[in-house]
Amino acid sequence: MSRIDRQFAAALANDRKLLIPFITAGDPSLDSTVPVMHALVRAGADLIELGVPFSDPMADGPSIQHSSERAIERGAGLRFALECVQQFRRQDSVTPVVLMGYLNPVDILGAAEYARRAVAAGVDGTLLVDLPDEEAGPFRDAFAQSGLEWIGLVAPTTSIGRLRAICQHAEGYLYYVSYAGVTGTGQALQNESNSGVLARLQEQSPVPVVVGFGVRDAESAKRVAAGADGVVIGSALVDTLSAADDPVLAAEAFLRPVREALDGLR
Ligand SMILES: O=P(O)(O)OC[C@@H](O)[C@@H](O)c1c[nH]c2ccccc12
Repeated sequence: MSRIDRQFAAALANDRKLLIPFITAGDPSLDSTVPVMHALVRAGADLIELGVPFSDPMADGPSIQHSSERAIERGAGLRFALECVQQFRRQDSVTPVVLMGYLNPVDILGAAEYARRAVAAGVDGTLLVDLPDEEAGPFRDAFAQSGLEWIGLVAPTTSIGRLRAICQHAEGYLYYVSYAGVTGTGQALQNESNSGVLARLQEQSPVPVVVGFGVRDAESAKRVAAGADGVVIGSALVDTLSAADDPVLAAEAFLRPVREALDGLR
């Protein structure tokens, strides 16, 4: 059983909704990333999505775009993200970490070499935002060779045929994007038609289904998690950290009430 499967099975067996914070590696500072990851775990994160800073993050709204730009200015990229995970693993061998990013940096290294390095650093899975399922075969195979999990992404516009294909390959968890658009700009699951898609996904998916895009706080997390296995929170956390004097304290203070709200659903 993989680290993600183990962690999620234990949570869901306890009726615990999955809480997945996203942060950009290297923002708000290079030094804060690993301490913030530990702080998020203390506040109740079940998995951490670590964003690999990328110069052209086309699925991201202003918050994460700017966060990515700031991190790149500090010199952060794929190499730095891997170093963070390696350092995180010295103190935490339980909490899964997924690298979230775009194809280009992985492609430059080569999928097999990337997967080897990622697993050696202690990364559990990877989500490549701009790699369509139809073209992902060789990447999935290379990842599988190293034991790096393939995290699939489904949007409201995904056809039922593609949804089935994505579900076939899904490992770890399936990420449902709550609206068509970019991160941090909309409101999650306001639209009724979404709940139908989510129910269908739950039926098809061999792994837990989590919802991201537009979850900002305890209230929205609770609403969204009611119909899913868990939630992802990115932009609101990234903004909070970048405005904070002490990002470690701010990370904990941000996530704790969200954890409590989700636990209140039990
Ligand atoms: O920022 P939001 O609206 O809270 O959504 C989560 C999201 O940030 C995170 O999972 C993510 C960051 N970059 C992405 C690119 C595509 C899909 C998802 C992501």
